[in-house]
Amino acid sequence: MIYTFLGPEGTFTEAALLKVPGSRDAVRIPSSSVNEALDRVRRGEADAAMVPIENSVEGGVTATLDAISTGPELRIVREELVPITFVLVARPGTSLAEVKRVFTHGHAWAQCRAWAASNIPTAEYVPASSTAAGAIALLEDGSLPGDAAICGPIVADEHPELNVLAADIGDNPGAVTRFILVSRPAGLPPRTGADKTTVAVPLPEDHPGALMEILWQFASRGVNLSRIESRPTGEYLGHYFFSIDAEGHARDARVADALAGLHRISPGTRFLGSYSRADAVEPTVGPINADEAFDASRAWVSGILGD
Ligand SMILES: O=C(O)C(=O)C[C@]1(C(=O)O)C=C[C@@H](O)C=C1
Repeated sequence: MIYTFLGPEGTFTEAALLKVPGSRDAVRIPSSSVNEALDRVRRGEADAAMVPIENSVEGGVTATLDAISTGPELRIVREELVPITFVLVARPGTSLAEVKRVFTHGHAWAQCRAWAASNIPTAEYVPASSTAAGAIALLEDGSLPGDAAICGPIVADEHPELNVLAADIGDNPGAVTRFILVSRPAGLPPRTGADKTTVAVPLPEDHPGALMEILWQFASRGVNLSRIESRPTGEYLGHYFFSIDAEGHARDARVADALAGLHRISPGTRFLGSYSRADAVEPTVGPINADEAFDASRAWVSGILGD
């Protein structure tokens, strides 16, 4: 098995990948962006890619939401949750009071904004492709006195040549990021009873109630949603798709029925996978939305038709 992940070594994404059974003994190729990781899977250079999709503070990772919803089809086969804590690091010689620039990933900066405003108010944020890439930039030629980085504690542990200027600097102590493992389309992971299904649904022709029609496909079958976000398709101003996580597996009759309904109202709907939930929480399904109720209703209609 060949895995790729948003690298370099030391990112939270690598920590998520290392939670996958067998991944420690497998080949793990770092990618410098979410797009590169997913393209490696599309080209067959890797079997699966671990990428961030959602943070409890900052919300959806738009690079991932967009990249899995367009281009050659991919499937989410697994999710992992990683608690997020941040440290501020710098090369010896730079103290907290001397920090002028902070290199880090945009999501990390957003999660430390209040801490930065109180403790390093004049520091300039410099975007990096990941938290670990920001820290490693400090070790390269061209790094200046006053440069610092926000990264995970693991990066500081692995690079003793960097000093930790401040620890636990995240504004929300309970921050968690959700990561997805993405493969080329193949058979669905088995239904566990605590599953999630992800779809990308283009908003049907602009008319009143279009979003309600999408939501109704789930609501009328008792399918709870755990995430819904709108993203521009990029085609023209005002054209959006909805990225949706629903509770349940495509092999649950209520979910399959909802998917069929979505396809009727928005034929461009893209199925992005059914996979077990990292928190193993099972949904509450009322009797009218249980598989047996769907089986019985189909049998009843077949009887009417004399099939
Ligand atoms: O930069 C990293 O370490 C990542 O794994 C990316 C990422 C993200 O995209 O949200 C992951 C978790 C943190 O919330 C900050 C950055």
